[in-house]
Amino acid sequence: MSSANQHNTIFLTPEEDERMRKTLKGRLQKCQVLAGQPRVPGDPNSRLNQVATASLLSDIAAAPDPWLKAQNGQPDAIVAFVVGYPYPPCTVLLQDLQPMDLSDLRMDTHHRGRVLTVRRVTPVVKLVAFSWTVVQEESSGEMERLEVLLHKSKHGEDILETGSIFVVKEPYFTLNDQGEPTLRIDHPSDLVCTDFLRADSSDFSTKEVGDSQSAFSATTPTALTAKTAREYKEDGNAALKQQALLLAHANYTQGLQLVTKDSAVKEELACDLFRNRAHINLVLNRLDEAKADALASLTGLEDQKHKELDSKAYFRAGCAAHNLGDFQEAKRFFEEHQKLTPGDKHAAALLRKTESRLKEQASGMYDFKKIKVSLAMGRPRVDAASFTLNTKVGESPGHGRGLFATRDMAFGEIILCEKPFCVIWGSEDEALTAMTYDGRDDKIRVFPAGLCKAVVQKLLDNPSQVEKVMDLYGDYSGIGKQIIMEDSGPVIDTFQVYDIVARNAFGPGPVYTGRNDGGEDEGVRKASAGLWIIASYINHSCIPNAKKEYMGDLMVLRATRPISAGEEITHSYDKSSDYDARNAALMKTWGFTCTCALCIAEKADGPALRKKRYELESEANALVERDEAARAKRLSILKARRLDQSINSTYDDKIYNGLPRMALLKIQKWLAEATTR
Ligand SMILES: C[S@@+](CC[C@H](N)C(=O)[O-])C[C@H]1O[C@@H](n2cnc3c(N)ncnc32)[C@H](O)[C@@H]1O
Repeated sequence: MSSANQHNTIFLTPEEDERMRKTLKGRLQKCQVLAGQPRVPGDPNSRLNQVATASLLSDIAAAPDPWLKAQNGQPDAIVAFVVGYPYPPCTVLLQDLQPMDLSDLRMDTHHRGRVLTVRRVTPVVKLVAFSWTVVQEESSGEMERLEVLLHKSKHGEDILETGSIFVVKEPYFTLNDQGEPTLRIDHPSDLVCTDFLRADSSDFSTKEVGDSQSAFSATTPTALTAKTAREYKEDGNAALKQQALLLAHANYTQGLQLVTKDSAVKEELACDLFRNRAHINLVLNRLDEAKADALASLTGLEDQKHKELDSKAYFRAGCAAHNLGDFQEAKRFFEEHQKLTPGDKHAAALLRKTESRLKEQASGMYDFKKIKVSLAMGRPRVDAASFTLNTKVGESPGHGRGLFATRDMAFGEIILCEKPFCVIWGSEDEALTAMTYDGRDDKIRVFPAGLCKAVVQKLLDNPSQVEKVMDLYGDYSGIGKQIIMEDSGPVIDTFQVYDIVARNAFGPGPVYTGRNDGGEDEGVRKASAGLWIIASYINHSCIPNAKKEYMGDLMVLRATRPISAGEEITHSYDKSSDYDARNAALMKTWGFTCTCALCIAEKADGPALRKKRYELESEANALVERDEAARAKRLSILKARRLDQSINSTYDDKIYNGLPRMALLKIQKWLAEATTR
């Protein structure tokens, strides 16, 4: 993520970093020692009691963490978790997996090719970074702990709470961060709930935890009475009225399975179910299915009633296409919508909006005033299209892929305007900044965990988007970018998303109603972060030719000097003027050492000269901070001039010919202001 959010808001002293690393690393080391050893069954009652007392235990995520301090010196709560060693999700179909028992489990082992069926027997303990519960195997009555990491909820509902009978694909049995043995779910597709419509999970809240029998009976699913497709539709409508969106979706889906099996009743009822599910899907942002459902619901009948229903379907398909950024298709659907209900003013307005997006996409001309008005009205996600025609992705020798100019561009010209694939603002409930310990390089990082969760959710809901996101750069390539579909949706490798977010996310800064260059967020736990796909291909240079700013969630990239067609576009991932700090940050966050002309020159200066320059620059910066340029006294100006000269003398004119002298930037700006007033 951009330096503004990665390094400036949280400070760890070397001792704090070491202590945290030791604790988090401890689990990975214990796991290595225990790997392959048979599981030792725990005492069932103590497991159940653990749940009851869980709320009393200190959740590392819930309590103010003495390890970390916010910038203002106040302790702030922050989540810390171990990323561990990446492993791929199960890609084998359920029917091809061999059943196993809890007694077959081995410590710190991925049980490839196997599947475990368990029943949840306690309420779910919901913490910030994970949820856990106790599950029981029916045949033996044995119990075990089951934990879902980070991606623990679906549209706001905790996955473990959506049912009681779970199938764990290729179970991973390991130790959790507190050293307890647990079944651990990292990839949402590795956990399948088989009784979503049957289990009434609210039962748990009324039962005493601690008595295994009562807890067990609480989960017994009520016998499934055979419902008709029409009844599923009615139940779906009732669930929708109560805003139980996932339940409504499940009911319509069940209904559709019945009608598609029984073609005699298909027509009218199937169309209703598809149309209703399209609405739910739109609300849930499941845009691929919303569009497909809306189109499947079309009757094509000519009477007024059916024309209105089909118009509604086209409206839903148009909204889905618009929100997916497919404006050409959205235009087509809104035109059909308008044809069927010509007097509908709403339809005409939607069509005009889509036409504006198509113009932006083709020309890069935006009505920035209008965008500012919409921001002022509190809408941080602006309705705008991406403009990418000035750029193309290509190979950048030594830097992987990069973004290149397709035509000459003048200073200040817009190179790229891009809407994000996903952005989470610091002010939103989903925002979550975490400290992660990565076993692969033994480093602690500040990580936009809320963004990572949102990206995974969006991909699970919209398979059409998987390839372009999974093609982004990350050290761990996981299952690759080709989509693997299962009955319940695409398989998403969460470790792959973690790496992609870590290496490609930017911090757009707090939302405000004008140009924003990605400045500081307030607070530690909730920094804004987003993923812009095309901008993710832009490599770093300390002497860049482009600068990004944000209008809400629209990234606007402008040329900071003339750019020729074919030239690589670069921006600065870290603007620190201190060579050592800049390269340490580039290595920690982005995994590379910069070899641009400026870095080569500064490196060649050697540590002693860099130290001297840094000390002079710090003195100059202190003066800039202390004395306002507009009111500067003669003495300050004299001192500033002396510092300017001293810093300048640390640069060799021949070596730095044509290169920026970074340590001079602030003091020279101050001097220019102080002497021209
Ligand atoms: C946001 S991605 C940029 C696109 C990436 N090069 C690709 O192939 O998709 C960031 C990653 O690109 C590479 N990178 C960017 N700028 C670089 C530079 N100046 N030198 C070397 N590697 C660079 C690093 O691996 C970094 O983690």
